[in-house]
Amino acid sequence: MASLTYQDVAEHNTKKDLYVVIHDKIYDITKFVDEHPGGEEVLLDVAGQDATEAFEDVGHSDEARESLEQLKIGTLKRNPGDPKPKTPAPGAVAPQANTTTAGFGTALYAILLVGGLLGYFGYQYLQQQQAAQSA
Ligand code: HEM
Repeated sequence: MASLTYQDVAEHNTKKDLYVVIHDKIYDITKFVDEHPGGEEVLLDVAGQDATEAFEDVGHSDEARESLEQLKIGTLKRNPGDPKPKTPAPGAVAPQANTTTAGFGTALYAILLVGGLLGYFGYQYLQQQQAAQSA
Protein backbone atom coordinates (compact mmCIF):
# COMPACT_ATOMS: atom_id res chain seq x y z
CA MET A 1 0.00 0.00 0.00
CA ALA A 2 1.39 3.34 -1.08
CA SER A 3 2.40 6.05 1.33
CA LEU A 4 1.91 9.45 -0.30
CA THR A 5 2.31 13.02 0.89
CA TYR A 6 -0.25 15.82 0.55
CA GLN A 7 1.82 17.15 -2.33
CA ASP A 8 1.51 13.80 -4.17
CA VAL A 9 -2.24 13.65 -3.60
CA ALA A 10 -2.71 17.26 -4.73
CA GLU A 11 -1.45 16.31 -8.19
CA HIS A 12 -4.47 14.05 -8.71
CA ASN A 13 -7.11 16.73 -8.81
CA THR A 14 -8.92 16.26 -12.12
CA LYS A 15 -12.00 14.24 -13.02
CA LYS A 16 -9.83 11.78 -14.97
CA ASP A 17 -7.37 11.35 -12.13
CA LEU A 18 -8.93 11.99 -8.74
CA TYR A 19 -7.55 11.26 -5.27
CA VAL A 20 -8.93 12.40 -1.93
CA VAL A 21 -7.77 12.04 1.68
CA ILE A 22 -10.30 10.88 4.28
CA HIS A 23 -9.11 10.19 7.84
CA ASP A 24 -5.49 10.06 6.65
CA LYS A 25 -6.22 7.33 4.10
CA ILE A 26 -5.90 7.98 0.39
CA TYR A 27 -8.67 6.99 -2.02
CA ASP A 28 -8.58 6.87 -5.82
CA ILE A 29 -12.16 7.85 -6.62
CA THR A 30 -11.62 8.38 -10.38
CA LYS A 31 -13.91 5.48 -11.31
CA PHE A 32 -16.42 6.34 -8.61
CA VAL A 33 -17.10 9.96 -9.60
CA ASP A 34 -19.84 9.08 -12.10
CA GLU A 35 -21.46 6.60 -9.68
CA HIS A 36 -21.57 8.88 -6.64
CA PRO A 37 -25.21 9.34 -5.51
CA GLY A 38 -24.28 12.80 -4.23
CA GLY A 39 -23.10 13.87 -7.69
CA GLU A 40 -19.68 14.55 -9.20
CA GLU A 41 -19.60 18.24 -8.35
CA VAL A 42 -18.99 17.73 -4.62
CA LEU A 43 -16.20 15.25 -5.30
CA LEU A 44 -14.49 17.58 -7.76
CA ASP A 45 -14.65 20.28 -5.09
CA VAL A 46 -12.38 18.23 -2.83
CA ALA A 47 -10.20 16.71 -5.58
CA GLY A 48 -6.62 16.25 -4.42
CA GLN A 49 -7.51 17.53 -0.94
CA ASP A 50 -8.55 16.39 2.52
CA ALA A 51 -12.24 15.48 2.14
CA THR A 52 -12.70 14.19 5.70
CA GLU A 53 -14.92 17.04 6.83
CA ALA A 54 -17.05 17.07 3.66
CA PHE A 55 -17.49 13.29 3.85
CA GLU A 56 -18.40 13.25 7.55
CA ASP A 57 -20.70 16.28 7.35
CA VAL A 58 -23.01 14.41 4.99
CA GLY A 59 -23.38 11.52 7.44
CA HIS A 60 -22.66 8.83 4.88
CA SER A 61 -24.11 5.36 5.49
CA ASP A 62 -22.14 2.23 6.41
CA GLU A 63 -22.62 1.16 2.81
CA ALA A 64 -20.88 4.32 1.65
CA ARG A 65 -18.02 3.58 4.05
CA GLU A 66 -17.71 0.09 2.60
CA SER A 67 -17.41 1.36 -0.96
CA LEU A 68 -14.79 3.74 0.36
CA GLU A 69 -12.81 0.76 1.64
CA GLN A 70 -12.62 -0.66 -1.91
CA LEU A 71 -11.21 2.58 -3.28
CA LYS A 72 -8.36 2.81 -0.77
CA ILE A 73 -4.91 2.97 -2.35
CA GLY A 74 -2.69 4.09 0.50
CA THR A 75 -2.07 6.10 3.61
CA LEU A 76 -1.08 9.71 4.00
CA LYS A 77 2.47 10.57 4.94
CA ARG A 78 2.13 13.77 6.90
CA ASN A 79 4.97 16.26 6.56
CA PRO A 80 5.63 19.11 8.96
CA GLY A 81 3.63 22.13 7.80
CA ASP A 82 0.91 20.06 6.10
CA PRO A 83 -2.70 21.05 6.79
CA LYS A 84 -3.95 19.55 10.04
CA PRO A 85 -6.67 16.88 9.92
CA LYS A 86 -10.05 18.58 9.88
CA THR A 87 -11.65 16.20 12.38
CA PRO A 88 -10.11 14.69 15.51
CA ALA A 89 -8.62 11.21 15.37
CA PRO A 90 -11.02 8.34 16.20
CA GLY A 91 -11.43 8.05 19.96
CA ALA A 92 -11.02 11.79 20.50
CA VAL A 93 -13.90 14.07 21.47
CA ALA A 94 -16.75 13.90 18.96
CA PRO A 95 -16.90 16.74 16.44
CA GLN A 96 -19.38 19.56 17.08
CA ALA A 97 -21.85 18.49 14.37
CA ASN A 98 -22.27 15.04 15.93
CA THR A 99 -22.81 16.47 19.39
CA THR A 100 -25.71 18.55 18.11
CA THR A 101 -27.33 15.56 16.46
CA ALA A 102 -26.84 13.43 19.57
CA GLY A 103 -28.32 16.19 21.72
CA PHE A 104 -31.35 16.41 19.50
CA GLY A 105 -31.83 12.63 19.60
CA THR A 106 -31.68 12.60 23.38
CA ALA A 107 -34.12 15.52 23.63
CA LEU A 108 -36.53 13.68 21.36
CA TYR A 109 -36.43 10.60 23.59
CA ALA A 110 -36.99 12.77 26.65
CA ILE A 111 -40.03 14.41 25.06
CA LEU A 112 -41.47 11.04 24.06
CA LEU A 113 -40.88 9.67 27.55
CA VAL A 114 -42.47 12.65 29.29
CA GLY A 115 -45.41 12.55 26.85
CA GLY A 116 -45.89 8.84 27.52
CA LEU A 117 -45.78 9.30 31.29
CA LEU A 118 -48.23 12.21 31.17
CA GLY A 119 -50.61 10.14 29.06
CA TYR A 120 -50.33 7.17 31.39
CA PHE A 121 -50.88 9.09 34.63
CA GLY A 122 -53.56 11.26 33.04
CA TYR A 123 -55.45 8.13 32.09
CA GLN A 124 -55.07 6.66 35.58
CA TYR A 125 -56.34 9.91 37.08
CA LEU A 126 -59.41 9.96 34.85
CA GLN A 127 -60.17 6.35 35.70
CA GLN A 128 -60.02 7.19 39.40
CA GLN A 129 -62.25 10.21 38.93
CA GLN A 130 -64.80 8.09 37.13
CA ALA A 131 -64.62 5.37 39.75
CA ALA A 132 -65.11 8.01 42.48
CA GLN A 133 -68.14 9.45 40.68
CA SER A 134 -69.88 6.13 40.14
CA ALA A 135 -69.26 5.06 43.75
C1 HEM B 1 -15.00 9.87 -1.62
C2 HEM B 1 -15.73 8.95 -1.15
C3 HEM B 1 -17.23 8.98 -1.13
C4 HEM B 1 -18.03 7.87 -1.23
C5 HEM B 1 -17.56 6.42 -1.34
C6 HEM B 1 -19.40 8.33 -1.18
C7 HEM B 1 -20.48 7.50 -1.26
C8 HEM B 1 -21.80 7.91 -1.20
C9 HEM B 1 -22.94 7.05 -1.17
C10 HEM B 1 -22.90 5.52 -1.28
C11 HEM B 1 -24.05 7.82 -1.06
C12 HEM B 1 -25.51 7.35 -0.98
C13 HEM B 1 -26.07 7.60 0.40
C14 HEM B 1 -25.35 6.81 1.46
O1 HEM B 1 -25.20 5.58 1.31
O2 HEM B 1 -24.90 7.43 2.45
C15 HEM B 1 -23.59 9.19 -1.02
C16 HEM B 1 -24.43 10.28 -0.92
C17 HEM B 1 -24.02 11.59 -0.84
N1 HEM B 1 -22.70 12.02 -0.83
FE1 HEM B 1 -21.08 10.88 -0.95
N2 HEM B 1 -19.43 9.69 -1.04
C18 HEM B 1 -18.12 10.12 -1.00
C19 HEM B 1 -17.69 11.42 -0.85
C20 HEM B 1 -18.50 12.51 -0.72
C21 HEM B 1 -18.03 13.86 -0.50
C22 HEM B 1 -16.56 14.28 -0.37
C23 HEM B 1 -19.12 14.65 -0.45
C24 HEM B 1 -19.02 16.12 -0.24
C25 HEM B 1 -19.94 16.91 0.17
C26 HEM B 1 -20.31 13.81 -0.62
C27 HEM B 1 -21.62 14.22 -0.65
C28 HEM B 1 -22.72 13.40 -0.72
C29 HEM B 1 -24.09 13.87 -0.68
C30 HEM B 1 -24.55 15.33 -0.59
C31 HEM B 1 -24.90 12.73 -0.74
C32 HEM B 1 -26.42 12.70 -0.64
C33 HEM B 1 -27.06 12.53 -1.97
C34 HEM B 1 -28.56 12.43 -1.83
O3 HEM B 1 -29.05 11.77 -0.87
O4 HEM B 1 -29.24 12.99 -2.68
N3 HEM B 1 -19.88 12.50 -0.78
N4 HEM B 1 -22.23 9.22 -1.09
